[in-house]
Amino acid sequence: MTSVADYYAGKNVLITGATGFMGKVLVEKLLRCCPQVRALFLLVRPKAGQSMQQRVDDMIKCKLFDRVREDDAHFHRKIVPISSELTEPGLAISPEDADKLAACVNIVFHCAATIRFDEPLKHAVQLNVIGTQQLLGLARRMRHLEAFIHISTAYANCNRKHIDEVIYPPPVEPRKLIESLEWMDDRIVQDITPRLIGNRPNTYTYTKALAEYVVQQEQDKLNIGIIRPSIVGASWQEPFPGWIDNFNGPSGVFIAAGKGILRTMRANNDAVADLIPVDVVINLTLAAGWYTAVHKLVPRCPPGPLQKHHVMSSFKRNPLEQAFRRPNANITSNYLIYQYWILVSHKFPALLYDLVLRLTGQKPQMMRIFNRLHKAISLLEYFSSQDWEWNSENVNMLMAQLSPEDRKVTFNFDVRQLNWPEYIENYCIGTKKYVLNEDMSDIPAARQHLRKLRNIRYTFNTVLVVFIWRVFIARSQMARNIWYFVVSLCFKFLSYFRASSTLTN
Ligand SMILES: CCCCCCCCCCCCCCCCCC(=O)SCCNC(=O)CCNC(=O)[C@H](O)C(C)(C)COP(=O)(O)OP(=O)(O)OC[C@H]1O[C@@H](n2cnc3c(N)ncnc32)[C@H](O)[C@@H]1OP(=O)(O)O
Ligand SMILES: NC(=O)C1=CN([C@@H]2O[C@H](COP(=O)(O)OP(=O)(O)OC[C@H]3O[C@@H](n4cnc5c(N)ncnc54)[C@H](OP(=O)(O)O)[C@@H]3O)[C@@H](O)[C@H]2O)C=CC1
Repeated sequence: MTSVADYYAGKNVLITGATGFMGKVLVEKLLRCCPQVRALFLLVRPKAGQSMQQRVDDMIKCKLFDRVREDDAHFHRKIVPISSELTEPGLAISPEDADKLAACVNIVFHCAATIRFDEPLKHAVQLNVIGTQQLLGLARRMRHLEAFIHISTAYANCNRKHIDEVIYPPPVEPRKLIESLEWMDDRIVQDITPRLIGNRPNTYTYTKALAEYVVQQEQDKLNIGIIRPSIVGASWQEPFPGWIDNFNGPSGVFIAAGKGILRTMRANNDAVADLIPVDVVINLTLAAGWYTAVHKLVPRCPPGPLQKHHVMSSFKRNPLEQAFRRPNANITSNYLIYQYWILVSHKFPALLYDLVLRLTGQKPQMMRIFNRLHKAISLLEYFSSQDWEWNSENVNMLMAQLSPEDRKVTFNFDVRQLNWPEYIENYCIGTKKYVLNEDMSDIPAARQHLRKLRNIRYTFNTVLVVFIWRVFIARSQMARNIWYFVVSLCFKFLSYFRASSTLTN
């Protein structure tokens, strides 16, 4: 049995989406744990005034690559950036680069995609479907290709309740959709998008389902592997715990909750989301690359439950700086209760805060932040308030194929060993350190700030009670009667419990 690292020795690997969250972790892991890999060809586009070379240079300077740097200061020599825009004809790769890739690439990892839930259909199809088709076209030219690994999502078939590790028939024949979109005006496409995506929640899951089908069409010509991760979160162990670099999915929710902005969300109360650490997904992906070179595979990453109380307690121990309120979120599956909390815990404090800003001559901003937050959580709601049953037989089979060293250490993707409270703690600290760039030495000041917020809340509540008392109780006989009735009822209950506890003692 060869080890996974042995398989990658001397191999030329092509990666799309290498500048993204998962792509970066994939590049790092390959360089660190498969040191004999020959070259990594990264398809990167110039962006925001930076050339592709500058972008790659910036990427490898980031903290994520510290461990690789320690092992080999010249690791960058193995990285070969190739200029490419996946939405352009021929992927906008120069003919010389295309010929070079066709001559030497052994494994392709296709990570690039638009993962926005509000992406216009035309653009999502252009990148997620046509981009994938074009990459497959290039792969067919690769004379030494051993495996093509496509990163899909566990939610590509989220319109089903039970999802097996198979490719389901597509919602529409991709070729027909692409032909229609070519002549359709953007406004018409926007109008018909809800009809087209049907019972899927967004263009992302719809186009990822089409991409899976497009990949499957090549299965007679290429060795295809498809990976379906659920919601990918911060790293568990590698290269260090808690690494995360974006606001997507749960990370944005965590940060908004840690800052005390998000106080309610609609979700299943027990297991609110299927979370999987990014290093686990990447270990599985690399193992699947090795295995697919010989067999075909559709594994899905086994997720774990995300529980809200770990998030809250973690942010109370390691608070974020300048929180708006103390972290405390109310997760509910009930629509009316949710609307109540939105009003009381989001809109009312935002209005109050904006009023204070106006009175002190500053620009109001809180209501605008909450409107954006509400848009974001409404898009995530579909995923946080439902359950799916997933089959993971291929994942278990793949695990059994690994050598004991790979299975337990180097390419471990067994999440049963994961300690969830510890993982969530590291995740929350990771959002603080790596997404918000906050200093851990500021934690005492952040705690002090939370204490100040708690005192403000107590003062506010006391003033509110006194105000209500003055306005209603002191002025109306009926309110007074109700008040005395409630107080005497509470008193009776208290006396009863005191008496019964004395009896039992
Ligand atoms: C509370 C307890 C715990 C309970 C836990 C419950 C958790 C449930 C979580 C459920 C998650 C479900 C995920 C489903 C996953 C499907 C998995 C996948 O396959 S695929 C993967 C899943 N795919 C996704 O997750 C994608 C989902 N995201 C989207 O689709 C869009 O971001 C959007 C539509 C939500 C907002 O669009 P838009 O309003 O246009 O905003 P932009 O995005 O353009 O960002 C503008 C700027 O704001 C910045 N920023 C962002 N957030 C925050 C924040 N929270 N704060 C501060 N800042 C934030 C951002 O960096 C940017 O800065 P800059 O670059 O301009 O400087
Ligand atoms: N994150 C998650 O929770 C999950 C992700 N997935 C899948 O994993 C894969 C990676 O996701 P993730 O890393 O989170 O996504 P990111 O958004 O972080 O990265 C997307 C990558 O795709 C590249 N890209 C986007 N558009 C183009 C384009 N037109 N031409 C060339 N490259 C482009 C981006 O490059 P650039 O830097 O230039 O923008 C970036 O490198 C995706 O296929 C996604 O569907 C699946 C399940 C969950």
